[in-house]
Amino acid sequence: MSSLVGPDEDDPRGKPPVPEDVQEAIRTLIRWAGDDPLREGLLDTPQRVARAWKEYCLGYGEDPSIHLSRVFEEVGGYNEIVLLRDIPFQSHCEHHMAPIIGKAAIAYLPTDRVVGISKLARVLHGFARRLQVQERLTAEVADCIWEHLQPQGVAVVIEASHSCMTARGVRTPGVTMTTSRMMGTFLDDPRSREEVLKLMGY
Ligand SMILES: Nc1nc2c(ncn2[C@@H]2O[C@H](COP(=O)(O)OP(=O)(O)OP(=O)(O)O)[C@@H](O)[C@H]2O)c(=O)[nH]1
Ligand SMILES: [Zn+2]
Repeated sequence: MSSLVGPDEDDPRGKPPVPEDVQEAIRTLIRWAGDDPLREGLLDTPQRVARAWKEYCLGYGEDPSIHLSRVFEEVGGYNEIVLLRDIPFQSHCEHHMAPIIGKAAIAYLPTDRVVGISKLARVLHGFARRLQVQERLTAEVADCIWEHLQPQGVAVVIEASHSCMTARGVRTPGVTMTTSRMMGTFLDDPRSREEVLKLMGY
């Protein structure tokens, strides 16, 4: 994807310019959809759409594991599950570039270190702000925590609605997809798995 660079001299708000080839691609899409990209209401749309897509895809510009680099080791001997649930997120499916809207539950069983709890949501957003399939998003979040925190267990459950199923194609509103990835003790020990799923509300 082309990048947005430098201040835009034509834009009084100083937003970075959108390369002409990116704008032209969006004009082509508007024409193909059946409208006239040169009518007044659509004149600025290519720039807006391009900037919106840069924002939806901010995750390409970051390594989500960076959020797990600051850890705390003084936790008073706490060695039970740490869980963040009902984390809302947005992503886009790589097949149709249509919105995926959902919530995630992320848990881990620490060994000797914990992270600031907001960091789990930051890792999720870092991977979600890309073109995704839900299975890969789930795996990437779990693998990242597993690798960088080296906990005893990781559990990630994601529930999401795919606009490519609700707004087009099979047009089935209200349907959600659930994916999960269990690692370490949550994979090996049925009681730990049961406990974490119960804490998550399943
Ligand atoms: N497994 C999985 N499938 C997804 C995800 N997001 C979208 N899809 C599916 O990707 C599939 C792409 O199928 P294709 O037959 O290539 O595309 P299509 O003709 O647009 O399919 P329809 O959506 O059925 O109209 C569809 O079944 C989508 O529902 C995802 O995150 N995971
Ligand atoms: Zn899709």
